[in-house]
This record gives sequence, structure tokens and C-alpha cells, in this order.
Amino acid sequence: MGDASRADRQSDAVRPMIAADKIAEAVRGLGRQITSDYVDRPLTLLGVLSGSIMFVSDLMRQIELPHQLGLIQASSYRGTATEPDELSINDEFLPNLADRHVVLVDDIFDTGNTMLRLMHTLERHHPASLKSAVLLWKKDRTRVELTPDYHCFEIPDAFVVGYGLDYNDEYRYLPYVGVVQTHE
Ligand SMILES: O=P(O)(O)OC[C@H]1O[C@H](OP(=O)(O)OP(=O)(O)O)[C@H](O)[C@@H]1O
Ligand code: HPA
Repeated sequence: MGDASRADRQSDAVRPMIAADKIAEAVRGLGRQITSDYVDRPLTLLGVLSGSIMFVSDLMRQIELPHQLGLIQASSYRGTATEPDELSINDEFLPNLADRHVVLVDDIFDTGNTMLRLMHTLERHHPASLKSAVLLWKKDRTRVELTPDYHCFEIPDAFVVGYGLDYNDEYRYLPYVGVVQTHE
């Protein structure tokens, strides 16, 4: 009860962009695609903390193949920043990726800096193959020579929250994606 009223209060400040049922439908589609692409291959999904937690846990349940889960942390948008700062990567929890087919799973591909750096870091672990899957792609903001291998939605250049994405560590719990209305 307390949680519901908190969610209602806070979501007043968020303009919905992608509804929860649309996200679920897109995640089901991506799960089907990965299922058909990785038949008979040892698959590891590698979730990028913290933003990917909802996406990776929903995606796992839509992949009808045995697979492993690993986690890696990458962080560059700190506090109330909507532009990236220095990227730090923590690969302490990484499982053995040698000879595994790895799909790196993140909530959003914005400038692309995080994904590019993670791909370089992971190549050093000798996976059999390495691809990226993101829920959201801000195509017009991409600043690197890389595009996501799989994506669910292309979105315009707006700072979005919900379904794992945060603004100042808030809003990750929202089941939909929306644009945060910041109060000046
Ligand atoms: O394409 P880019 O411009 O690099 O931005 C994308 C990255 O930024 C966010 O992570 P953040 O640094 O906010 O950490 P978090 O996942 O813990 O929120 C998001 O989860 C991506 O990992
Ligand atoms: O639009 C965004 N929202 C939340 N986190 C982000 N990290 C990069 N872009 C975004």
C-alpha cells in the first residue's frame, strides 16, 4: 500500500514514453530472436549493472535455451548528471567467458561510450563471440563507431527513466519508460 502511493506520487513527475506491455512484447521478440540465433551454442548473458537489472531478468525468461548469467558494472552518469563523466568499470564478478558466446545486455545505448569500452574490456576475456543487446537506442546521440547488435526501441534524445534507468538513483523501479520532468 505504501509502495503504491509512493509510485503514484513520484510518477507524476515522469511523462510515460513506452508502456510496460509494449516493453514486455519487445522483450519477448528479442528473446525469440536470441533463441533462434544461439541454438547449440554455449550462451552467456552479461548484464551491465545497475541499469540492466529488469531488462536482463525479463530477457532471461524469454530465451528458450540453457544459458549462464554474468554481471559487470559500468558507471558514468553520476547523481543528477545527464551528460557522461569518467567511466568506471568493475569486472570483479565476471564469470569465465573463454569460449562462451556472450551477449552484453544493457538498458540503453546513448553516446555508446559505455558499450564500446565494455566490448574492448571483454574481448580480453576471449569469448567465442561478443554481441550487444539494449532495450533503448538513442541513435541520434551515438558518438562512437559502433551500433548495438540487438535493440528493442529507438528513442529520441530525451533523458529517460524507469525499467531500470535512473535519474539521481531514483525511478529505477517504474515498470515503464518515461521522460523525467525536472523542476528548475
Ligand atoms: O551510451 P552511454 O552514453 O555510455 O550511456 C549508457 C550507459 O549509461 C547508463 O549507465 P550509468 O553510468 O548511469 O550507470 P547505472 O547503470 O548504474 O545507472 C546506462 O545504464 C548505460 O550503461
Ligand atoms: O537517458 C538516460 N536515462 C538514464 N540513464 C542514462 N544513461 C545514459 N542515458 C540515460
